[in-house]
Amino acid sequence: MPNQYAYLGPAGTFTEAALRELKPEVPVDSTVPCTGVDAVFTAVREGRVDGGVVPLENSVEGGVSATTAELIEGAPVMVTAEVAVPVEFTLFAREGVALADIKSVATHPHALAQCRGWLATNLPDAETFSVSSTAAAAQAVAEPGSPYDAAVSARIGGKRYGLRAVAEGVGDRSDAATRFIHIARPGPPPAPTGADRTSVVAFISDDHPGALIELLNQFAMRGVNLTRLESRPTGDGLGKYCFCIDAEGHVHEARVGEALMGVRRICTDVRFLGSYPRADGDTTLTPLQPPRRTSNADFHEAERWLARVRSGEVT
Ligand SMILES: O=C(O)C(=O)C[C@]1(C(=O)O)C=C[C@@H](O)C=C1
Repeated sequence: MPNQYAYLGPAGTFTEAALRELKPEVPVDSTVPCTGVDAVFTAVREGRVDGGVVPLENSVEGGVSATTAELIEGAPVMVTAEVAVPVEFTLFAREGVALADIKSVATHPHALAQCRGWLATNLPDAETFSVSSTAAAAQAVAEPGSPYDAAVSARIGGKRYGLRAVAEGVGDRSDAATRFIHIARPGPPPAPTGADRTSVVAFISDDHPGALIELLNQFAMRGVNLTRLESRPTGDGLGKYCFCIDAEGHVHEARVGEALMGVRRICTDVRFLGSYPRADGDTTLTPLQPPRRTSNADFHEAERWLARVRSGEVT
């Protein structure tokens, strides 16, 4: 199915806004709203779409566990792009409903977590309900006989379903942002840009003192900066964790490739999730000059030296 892209729907979610930023050339009728992050992954895995966009982490509430779980388990998919979207929340209700009338509020759990303070102060007696997305909440509120009086959603979400804004800026942090990723079926990663990120999931082989330090050292000793480390249960029993790691750089860079080989050597399993351009595109974070003695040239010179030593050419 060519040129179809799935996203966490319905229309009007922050994820749809992220898809627009990542794929501005894709017409609306080539986008496929899905009810849930798992449905986006399924559409990608089954080849019904070319790619999909899902939320990965929020600057206030942290990781989106449905996305992390899908990245770790099931048929592999690859991250090929990312975007960070500022998230501003609005409280929407049907025409004629005032703040004082609101007794129930629906929204996505991540949105709820980001508006908890505002809701506690301004609607202390309102009951809150979690639904599959902020736009799904707005859609539900707009339905006749809706069980909810109000929805917390993106401005475009509430407007799309004909609701009226009762209060703007109801998030507890005005600078909140969510990082979204574009996923596709496995293939060669996009070419390095000089400001890239590499994501992997590492499964440590045996629990022993310093196991995590050994893992992190693979990156540190090769001058690779980590931007995210999240532990997640493997499901195989209490205390069994794997580690989701985001690192600066691209698998085609020698220092990143060598770090990943080191990780592979000390882990039972490593799932490579992709190397892709960083949303900030800030080449000062991955200096075009990597840290001292970790440039491609440094690694290649060391490889050539080892080859000479092995061939008996002692230098
Ligand atoms: O419900 C939406 O609008 C979404 O796109 C999902 C989501 C999330 O999963 O975190 C995205 C951004 C906001 O942080 C709140 C909800």
